[in-house]
Amino acid sequence: MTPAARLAAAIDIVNAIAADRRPASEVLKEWGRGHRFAGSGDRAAIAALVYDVERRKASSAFLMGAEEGRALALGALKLARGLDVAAIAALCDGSRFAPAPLSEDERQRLETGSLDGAPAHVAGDYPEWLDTGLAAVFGEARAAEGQALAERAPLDLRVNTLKADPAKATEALAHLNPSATDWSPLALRIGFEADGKAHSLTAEPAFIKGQVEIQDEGSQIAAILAAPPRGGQVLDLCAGGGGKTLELAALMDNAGQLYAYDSDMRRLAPIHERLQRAGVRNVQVRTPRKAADVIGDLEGRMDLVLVDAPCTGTGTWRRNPDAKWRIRPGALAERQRDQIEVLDAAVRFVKPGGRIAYVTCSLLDEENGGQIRAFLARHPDFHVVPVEDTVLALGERGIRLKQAALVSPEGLLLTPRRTGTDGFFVSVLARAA
Ligand SMILES: C[S@@+](CC[C@H](N)C(=O)[O-])C[C@H]1O[C@@H](n2cnc3c(N)ncnc32)[C@H](O)[C@@H]1O
Repeated sequence: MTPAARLAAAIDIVNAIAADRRPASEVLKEWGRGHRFAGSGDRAAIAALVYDVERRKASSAFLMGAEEGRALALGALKLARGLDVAAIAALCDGSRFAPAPLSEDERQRLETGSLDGAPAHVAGDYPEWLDTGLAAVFGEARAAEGQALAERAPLDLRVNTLKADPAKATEALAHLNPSATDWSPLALRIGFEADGKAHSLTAEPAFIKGQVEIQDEGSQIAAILAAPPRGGQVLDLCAGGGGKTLELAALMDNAGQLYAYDSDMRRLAPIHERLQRAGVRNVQVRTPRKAADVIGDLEGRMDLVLVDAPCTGTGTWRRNPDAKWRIRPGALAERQRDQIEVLDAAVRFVKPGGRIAYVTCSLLDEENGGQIRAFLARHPDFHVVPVEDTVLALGERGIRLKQAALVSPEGLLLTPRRTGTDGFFVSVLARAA
């Protein structure tokens, strides 16, 4: 397919995403099934374009004065890809399979239009109803935070110290130019390709051998700050597919006992294969069984319970740019109820003097500091471990991290703008001894 035909396809797909309110990944898959002539290179380029359009929907609509797919795609070519009007016009030459030529109005907007005077939710490309919530956390910086969340995310890897060290993993992946990052000593970062296409890391021998895992640096930091004690008893209460379980096991050096539970057995399923690949030996997976209390025996015994809570995922918009336009107030209320339930459930497992590490990938106070304040009111035998103590798990880097992150009395918030990571909130709560 020509670049122009790919653009025309992306415009159709963006229109379909908006019409059906369905995830971009589903619509892209369906499009691929219906257009067998498109090769894998075409599909990857179209997907990258669609995601770039989704990143900048609000600002593109403002720039172009219209909301349909064509306007959004033209706006994104300028705002997300930095193309000038001549380059955009060359893609819209009206030939067979290409989008129609630019109108005079489109040409002018692309040439001289700007985001001057745009409200914060437009300049920051997030849904208007979240403006109050983001203003409460970031104040005047909310548009800039939104812009950073609208950028593409690099591919972050975590070196699995049970099988490799950063030098060995760097050597194995040298052809991808991995670089070290600012905070996590376990992280290797791989920049994106110029056209936004993803690397197929899962085909790399270093991945297949379990030397590296795909994990955003923010997520890596969250597990490090949870500080699982070597030789201790740890429960990962919302283990899901095991991203943080694997890291906790490595941080514990395969010693002590780590229990992995999730109320949804389908989410937990991939963990078995991942644990094997990573060479983890100190994890017991506890799969839920209808009414049976499969973790009842852990009551009052844990040094640490990690609550990697279900949340709106507002901190991960770089990786799921279409998700930000689908999120609804009802979903936020539902996640808040889940968070209360899982935080309260965690309490019974914590031994006196033990800790809960509460983590979300949300930026909203309702899911972060607000949940912690309400928790402390319900459970006065807990207190927040001060952030200056929590960051010591990262040594010298932790002191710098505290300066870069947004620190509140309840915990620490990482954001793409502040720390170059996905958005993550971490709060450590200690139980009276
Ligand atoms: C953010 S995800 C976990 C991601 C995972 N820890 C990782 O690092 O890959 C949140 C998980 O919480 C689980 N969950 C929701 N409510 C729960 C509950 N009451 N008890 C245990 N798990 C719960 C969900 O099924 C979901 O898998």
